Amino acid sequence: MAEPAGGKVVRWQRWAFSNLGSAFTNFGSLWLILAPLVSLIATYAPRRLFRTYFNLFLRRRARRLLNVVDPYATVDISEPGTDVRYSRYGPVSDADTTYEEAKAYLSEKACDQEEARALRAEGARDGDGLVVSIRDGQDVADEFRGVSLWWTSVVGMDVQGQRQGRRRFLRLTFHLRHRRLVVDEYLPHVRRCGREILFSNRRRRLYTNSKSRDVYTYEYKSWSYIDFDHPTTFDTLAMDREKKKEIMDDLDAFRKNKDFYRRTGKPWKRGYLLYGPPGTGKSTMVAAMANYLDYDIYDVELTVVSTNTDLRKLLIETTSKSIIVIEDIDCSLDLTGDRARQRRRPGQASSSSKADDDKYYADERPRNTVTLSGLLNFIDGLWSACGGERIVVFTTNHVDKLDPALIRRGRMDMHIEMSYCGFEAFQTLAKNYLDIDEHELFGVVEEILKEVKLAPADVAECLMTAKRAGSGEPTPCLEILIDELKKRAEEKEKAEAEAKAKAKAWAEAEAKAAAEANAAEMARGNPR
Ligand SMILES: Nc1ncnc2c1ncn2[C@@H]1O[C@H](COP(=O)(O)OP(=O)(O)OP(=O)(O)O)[C@@H](O)[C@H]1O
Ligand SMILES: [Mg+2]
Repeated sequence: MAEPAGGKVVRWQRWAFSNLGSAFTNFGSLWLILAPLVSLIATYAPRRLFRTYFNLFLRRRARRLLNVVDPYATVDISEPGTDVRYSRYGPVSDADTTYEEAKAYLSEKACDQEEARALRAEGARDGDGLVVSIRDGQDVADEFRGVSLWWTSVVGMDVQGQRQGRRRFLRLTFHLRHRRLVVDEYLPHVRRCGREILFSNRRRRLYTNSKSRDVYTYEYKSWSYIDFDHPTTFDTLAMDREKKKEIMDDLDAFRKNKDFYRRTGKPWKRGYLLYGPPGTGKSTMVAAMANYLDYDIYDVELTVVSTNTDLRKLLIETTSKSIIVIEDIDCSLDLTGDRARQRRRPGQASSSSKADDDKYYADERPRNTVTLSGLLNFIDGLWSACGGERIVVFTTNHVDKLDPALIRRGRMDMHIEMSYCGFEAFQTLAKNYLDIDEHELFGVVEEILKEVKLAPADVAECLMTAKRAGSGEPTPCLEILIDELKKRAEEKEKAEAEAKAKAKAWAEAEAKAAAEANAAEMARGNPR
């Protein structure tokens, strides 16, 4: 009788099971013999030998097998521990900032991706903003140079030294073959972008050096600060358009040329000297620069700095991406010929008189001991190159009074004259205050400004008065402004004439006194 087709299969199955059964039975008996042997080796064989064998042989094979099944690798970036102190950019100075940077990077990615639905939001450490991050288990995909990568947030056990604890990790998953790309290029890219995001999200600060103590540590702080929220921009800064553009281009070139500075061996910093009469916008320019570059400002009050060492300490404690400004540098220190006097010791120079020497000793006991060379080191010394991306600005009303060494090109790279209000500067002010670009009365204002030297601060004040009196309407406002400018011009002319007359009278009186003293000496028989 013919056997049914299904019968063959069943028989084959039975045969297979009986053989498999015997195979398992055989393996079982083999294992019975081998198991005590393996455990004996594991117990008594030298541990190092066993481990080496395992690492070299078994693990490699296991890993190869695993790579076929799961070709993905992961990198974990762990959240900083509770013992880490934070600054507004994340963990302070020497602590690892990678987690904060990666989190900031993913915050942007998560906000842009529709698939990322489970997000967390927490208040930014600095300012009113929020930092959005991915919730545990939520994936965020990313692409870098055509390679796909995935981020997720996980909580797991972390062991550090003796301590164990649960920590949050940002886990990056990628294909094994992109390992080099990820480590060499992608992760540094993540850090760089994250740092930039943290930087742009921060509130900017205006620092000043003070002698105050920290409220928590009770230590002397070098700098104290307030939030910097100055409204001035280059758009509202009244000055010659071409000059303004030149300055903005220079700032752009500075900001973008990190590699150029490195290649040429120059520290990444730039000095600007702003000089001009009062009210021409020197301080306003510093604010515009800071807003343009998105930098913090360190306003150095030199008169409260006691020594060169203190000055250096201040410098060290500034951060990069900042403007260090010393206002009215001519008033802050006696820098006029200071160096010449320091070089010329009493009695050395043939021309030095006793009176000069007395003056020297008197000046040798200054209230503070910050010297010109200390200041030069501050701007140009080795320490000044640390940190990079810094701008130094000096402002002065009397550029001719400064030691040439202080403002030579290379130290103060760009000398910017802030001058009296010209027509182009007026146009900017008119736009700021009256919101007009053109008007038929502009011609009259232009003629007045050609005739008389008025600082932008004066013109701005006239505009404020005119705006109030003219209820903001352009024509009456400009008419009032013209009257006001004429009045100011007359006042200024009168004041200048008076000052000139006073100076002349003073010079005459001095000359007369000298002539009289000379005559008296002659009468005594001591001709000079
Ligand atoms: N160029 C300008 N553009 C716009 N506003 C200006 C300009 N110059 C002066 N002002 C206005 O005048 C005020 C005083 O200007 P600022 O303090 O910048 O002058 P300064 O040159 O620093 O004077 P000082 O030499 O006395 O320190 C500013 O608050 C601003 O409103
Ligand atoms: Mg000023």
